[in-house]
Amino acid sequence: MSNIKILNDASESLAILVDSKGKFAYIGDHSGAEELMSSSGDSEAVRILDSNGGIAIPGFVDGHSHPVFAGDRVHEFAMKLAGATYMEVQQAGGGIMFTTNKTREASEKELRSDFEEIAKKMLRSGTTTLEAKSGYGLNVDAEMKMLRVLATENPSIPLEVSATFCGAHAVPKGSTEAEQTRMICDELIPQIESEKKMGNLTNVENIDVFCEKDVFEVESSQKILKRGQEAGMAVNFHAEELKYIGGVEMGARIGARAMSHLEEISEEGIRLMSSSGSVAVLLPSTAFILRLTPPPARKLIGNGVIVALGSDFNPNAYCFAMPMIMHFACVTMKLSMPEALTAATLNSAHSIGRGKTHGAIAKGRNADFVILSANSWEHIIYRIAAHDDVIRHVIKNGNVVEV
Ligand SMILES: N=CN[C@@H](CCC(=O)O)C(=O)O
Ligand SMILES: [Zn+2]
Repeated sequence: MSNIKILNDASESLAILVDSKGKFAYIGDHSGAEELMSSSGDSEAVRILDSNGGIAIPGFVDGHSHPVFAGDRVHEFAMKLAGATYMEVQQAGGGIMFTTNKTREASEKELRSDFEEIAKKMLRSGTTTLEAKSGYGLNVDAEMKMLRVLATENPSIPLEVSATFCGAHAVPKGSTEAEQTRMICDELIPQIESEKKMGNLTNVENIDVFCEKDVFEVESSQKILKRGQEAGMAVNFHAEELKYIGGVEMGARIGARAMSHLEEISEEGIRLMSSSGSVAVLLPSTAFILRLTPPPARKLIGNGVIVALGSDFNPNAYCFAMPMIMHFACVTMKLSMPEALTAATLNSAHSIGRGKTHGAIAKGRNADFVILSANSWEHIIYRIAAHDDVIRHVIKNGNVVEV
């Protein structure tokens, strides 16, 4: 993670060519680029972007977000500042249930238009690929509505979304953990399966559960995750955030692709994540806002666990900017800047099954990159909340994003 390859240490600047499929075709000196362009015989119009001495880094891959919701929870922020814990707010009817009620009331059109606004802001802050969860519907109609919003292909907002079904985000009022588990396994997942058979919701790639004491315990979490696996989804879930309950041990056993949070992970959990290759998606803004002891990032890295980063953008932790997330990760979790960049690009790409195609500037990969205007790439992390000044261009699939 610390071994970032700088492609041109020499004084000569670099040329990057992208092919018509939006993949990196060439990265090297200018004469080689010119030769390739004149010999390729490609009659398509060529657009040349002069980065004016800028620095290219891979586009950020946000490994964990909840970007579709209605309303806000600014009043709860005040309660938390006054000392209430996340679970106290939730148990008083706030938290996820508050947002669920608002999201159920909102129309699909309203949710879509809000999501598009957020997606534009994410792109402007350098995120080119996003893991994004449902989970503020918690019944069949509202969960399907959220998934349809996440499935929208909108060429004017070229943010690539790997959607995650998170119907087990909370147990709604009037229902029990067992009833919600049954509804998810017997009604919701079959509905997703049948939509997929019809060619819809094709980007619903992952299954998630808020595996937490007094939310979904390990046994029901496992049931839901395994049912999701049967439906072809990769396991990517919330584990050991507030209390240790053995979620990681279960996740490693069933072959989870990724687990998030991990503030309370056990020594055995670290060992199992390392041997199973499951990605640890760390969420520094959440630990910061909830004043939790951050997860043991150094121990995870030291034990060979693949560490990724996510914004966890949601109404509890309202931050979608990956530069800010990397800054938090460096300061509160003791990552170095190269480690934070790797975690926010290549490793988070791996956490959503895109580790071979996204997350790095390399021939054949998706040409998703960000051009910075600074005298070294580290400025994107160093300057707090100033990424707007540092980011000059965002490029997704080879196209300069204009949003
Ligand atoms: N912990 C569970 N889910 C979210 C919070 C969602 C919410 O509070 O609305 C998280 O990852 O932090
Ligand atoms: Zn989350």
